[in-house]
Amino acid sequence: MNSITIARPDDWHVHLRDDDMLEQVVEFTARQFARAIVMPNLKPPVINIERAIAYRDRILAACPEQYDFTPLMTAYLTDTTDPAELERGFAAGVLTAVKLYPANATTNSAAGVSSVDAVRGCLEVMQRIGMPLLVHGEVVDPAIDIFDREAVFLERVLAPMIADFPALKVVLEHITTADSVDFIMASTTPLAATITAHHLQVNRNHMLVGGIRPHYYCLPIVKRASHQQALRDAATGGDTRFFLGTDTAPHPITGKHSACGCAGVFTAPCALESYVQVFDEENALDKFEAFASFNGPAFYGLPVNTGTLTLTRTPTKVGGDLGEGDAAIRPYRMGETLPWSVA
Ligand SMILES: NC(=O)N[C@@H](CC(=O)O)C(=O)O
Ligand SMILES: [Zn+2]
Ligand SMILES: [Zn+2]
Repeated sequence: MNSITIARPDDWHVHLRDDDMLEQVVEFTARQFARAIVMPNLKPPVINIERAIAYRDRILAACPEQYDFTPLMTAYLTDTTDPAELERGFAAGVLTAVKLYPANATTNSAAGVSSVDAVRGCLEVMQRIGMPLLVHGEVVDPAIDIFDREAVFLERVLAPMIADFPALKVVLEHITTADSVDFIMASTTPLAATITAHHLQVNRNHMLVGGIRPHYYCLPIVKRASHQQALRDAATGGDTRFFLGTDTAPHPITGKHSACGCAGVFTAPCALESYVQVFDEENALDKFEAFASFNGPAFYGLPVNTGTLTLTRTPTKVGGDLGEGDAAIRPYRMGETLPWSVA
């Protein structure tokens, strides 16, 4: 197969940032995805309806007019979130989902949740109204090795939480381990997972052998090759509970090339090209459309997009840095030639 046409895909996990960076990055998402679940970890975070509406307006104002792009907004869960605010936002169509960051687990998560106990009232309401909970699934216990933080989260936090809220829709975001794949597949509750392109393509050897590559550094951190292969098997295996979420997360190069570098990979400029390459390598191009365009909407209870997108086996070179000076940001696989392009 030298070309594949799919229903227009969506990205179920993006960081569009704000201000100048929003202006720089939004078109890379909007030109290939019809909808995107927009993460709320701004400074200050998007914690209520008012901020979600204002942020959605800024995104739409920054988005070039030729794109038909719908940002789906999320609320940043805190220990003091009012459940009634979530219910109102969901009913009004402003809030599509709620994001749970364990406090201090990742970029801009300091205002996150201290424990599931602190947000029981919110989870009860969300379970009742069918509002999805999106989870950054890592423990923050300093005694737990960074490579084990996702697996430990499954047993310490996720398993008890879904036992208490068995009808709550939960998306375990950006999974990185065979443990998570197995957990999802064994689950009998409405639990799904997003998988990024970079976790399908990169393992910790790529990041650390022969020099440290800060543009592969993200959270949860990339794991060993056997975990990477488990993710590739999950994405291409046809189980509808796995779907596309890039976690495109731009940071200025100055923040990445630093003695204490930021976590996040800016994948939007070559996201679909990277995903389709993985499906091709796994001889699973026939499974690509469901992963990119059907499974996410089905989980969220939204319609599949109208219109199509075509990818062809035509080499394409990933462009260079965006912007200049301190504000420049570097695309994932910058300067590399990829085997597939968006037609
Ligand atoms: N994935 C990352 O490494 N970083 C994300 C936050 C997140 O999704 O955890 C960011 O906002 O930079
Ligand atoms: Zn995260
Ligand atoms: Zn993210």
